Amino acid sequence: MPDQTTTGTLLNAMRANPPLVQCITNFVAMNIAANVMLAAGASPAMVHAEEEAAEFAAISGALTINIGTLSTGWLAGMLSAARSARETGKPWVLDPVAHYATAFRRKAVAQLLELQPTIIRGNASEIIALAGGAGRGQGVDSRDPVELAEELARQLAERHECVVAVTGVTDFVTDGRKARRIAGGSPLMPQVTALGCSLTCLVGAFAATTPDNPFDATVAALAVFAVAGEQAGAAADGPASFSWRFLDALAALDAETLSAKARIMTA
Ligand SMILES: Nc1ncnc2c1ncn2[C@@H]1O[C@H](COP(=O)(O)OP(=O)(O)O)[C@@H](O)[C@H]1O
Ligand SMILES: Cc1ncsc1CCOP(=O)(O)O
Ligand SMILES: [Mg+2]
Repeated sequence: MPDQTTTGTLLNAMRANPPLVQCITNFVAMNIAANVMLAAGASPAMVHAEEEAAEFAAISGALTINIGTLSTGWLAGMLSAARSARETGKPWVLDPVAHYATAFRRKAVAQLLELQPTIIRGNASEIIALAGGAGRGQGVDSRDPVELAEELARQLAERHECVVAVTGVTDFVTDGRKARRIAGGSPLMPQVTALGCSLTCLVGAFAATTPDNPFDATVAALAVFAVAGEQAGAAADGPASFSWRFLDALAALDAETLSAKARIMTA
């Protein structure tokens, strides 16, 4: 099972050389995303100010940009960091949180897309809307099944020449040609805020580990969440205990267990 083996190999490689990842995320996600990254074995830095964002991107292994709590100042930092990542050949990941909700967000995402993200990671409603479909998202929450987003994700990946990941009950990853589904996780995951944002940061960590293979990097990050999420969910009493159990499961997850338990299917 090559996908499973690759996933475990990439987890070991990331931990052997923890990548510095510049995470421009949001006020809600900053703490949990940093803890998720540390538990998984990466080195996060939440750096968004316009004055330093580009300089920091140049010294990072990867950049992640999430528009969850957007403001004019943050957007300037995002644009200059993304430009710097492109110029220095670093992978960068876009998380278009609720981009359909307001004109400000729609315009920001259009500007960011022009800077050619390596990977886009969103929930089903976000990906449907980004591809031009009629998503039913409410604020930051998806109300669409992943299956409805799959064909649109393929089109989006082709149009922007990037990898697109759609998350939900069963995740979907495509580069426009090949595609995988990743099963696992827990229904408690969407009840804990900012886990999707945290996953976007982890996608960045794997992309830094294997910059020439953003598809495998994305599959690996999603598989880590799927396996750790399933383990935490099996023992949790609710969202609060899920949250700490998930961090513990991430930290305890080893490559052998990941490779054995990851459920990655060709789509
Ligand atoms: N009902 C579910 N069952 C299992 N895993 C889920 C479920 N909903 C979301 N997840 C997982 O939660 C993580 C965050 O995904 P998602 O909730 O789609 O993102 P967002 O928080 O951006 O809306 C992913 O790892 C995804 O696989
Ligand atoms: C609640 C909220 N509001 C603005 S950003 C944010 C967090 C969204 O996190 P996620 O996309 O991972 O559900
Ligand atoms: Mg999200």
